[in-house]
Amino acid sequence: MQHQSSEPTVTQQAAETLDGWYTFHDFRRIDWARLKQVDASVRTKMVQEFQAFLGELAQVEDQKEGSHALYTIIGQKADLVLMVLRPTMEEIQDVEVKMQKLDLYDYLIPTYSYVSVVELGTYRGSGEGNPYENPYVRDRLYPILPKSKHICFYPMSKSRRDGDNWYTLSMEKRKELMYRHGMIGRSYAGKIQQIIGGSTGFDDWEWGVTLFANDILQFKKIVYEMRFDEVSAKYGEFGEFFIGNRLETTDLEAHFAL
Ligand code: VOV
Repeated sequence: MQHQSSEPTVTQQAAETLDGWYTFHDFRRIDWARLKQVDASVRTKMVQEFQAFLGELAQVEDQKEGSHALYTIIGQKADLVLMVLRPTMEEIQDVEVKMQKLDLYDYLIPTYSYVSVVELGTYRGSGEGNPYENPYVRDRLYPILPKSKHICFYPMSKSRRDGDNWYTLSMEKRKELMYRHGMIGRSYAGKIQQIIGGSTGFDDWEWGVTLFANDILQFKKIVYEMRFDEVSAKYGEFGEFFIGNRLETTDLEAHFAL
């Protein structure tokens, strides 16, 4: 049969994305049983080496060449997450390799990881001129992560089920739905800061959602409210949720003390 010529139709239109820093979430479980076997002075040394490594990451952040955040994770899925943002995947891997060479990491067992790139959609347009030169867009694409008390991370995709296939909706319809999503999101201004990482082709889900808040209850409120919004109610598919508390570098010795 002759192949039909494929003039793009409205339904085939992909939304253009603006892509910023590459993003890596590294989740670890602390192997307390093995750590308890380690001499206190050796444990202190390992923690100090980890603190020095975080100090190097802080220098990169001070120069606005990347960002990172360390949080504990509540529950059994993990004990810690280190989130790292860098301009290239090579730099992301560099951090990953350095981190794995630290002595403490012999006792931090990987439980989950996520790779994505900070993404802004252009459903609302991308403004005048080159968006990558717009200071507002640049702040969103290359964000210095907030020092909020809490983090919430989960991966998600948009459904491709028959009848509820996001990818066969017209651009017009997706714009309308994303507008409503954005309106709900905006009602959380000042309470929640979101970083959306696009991960189609990079990881198992299509987006990694990272939320930051000082009031942990706001995570439950926004996720619940969005469940009733058509984008999430009909098209949202979700992976595992992780929530945690900020872990300051200066509190690490106390955290690992027995
Ligand atoms: C702090 C709240 C907040 C705000 C203000 C906000 C706003 C916006 C806007 C304006 C836009 C569209 C960008 C454009 O194109 O103009 C988006 C885009 C996106 N969002 Fe969002 N979102 C928030 C928060 C927020 C949450 C809590 C979730 C998880 C959904 C849930 O059910 O658990 C989410 C998901 C997404 C995703 C996956 C995308 C990309 C979808 C795509 O198909 O491309 N998001 N988001």
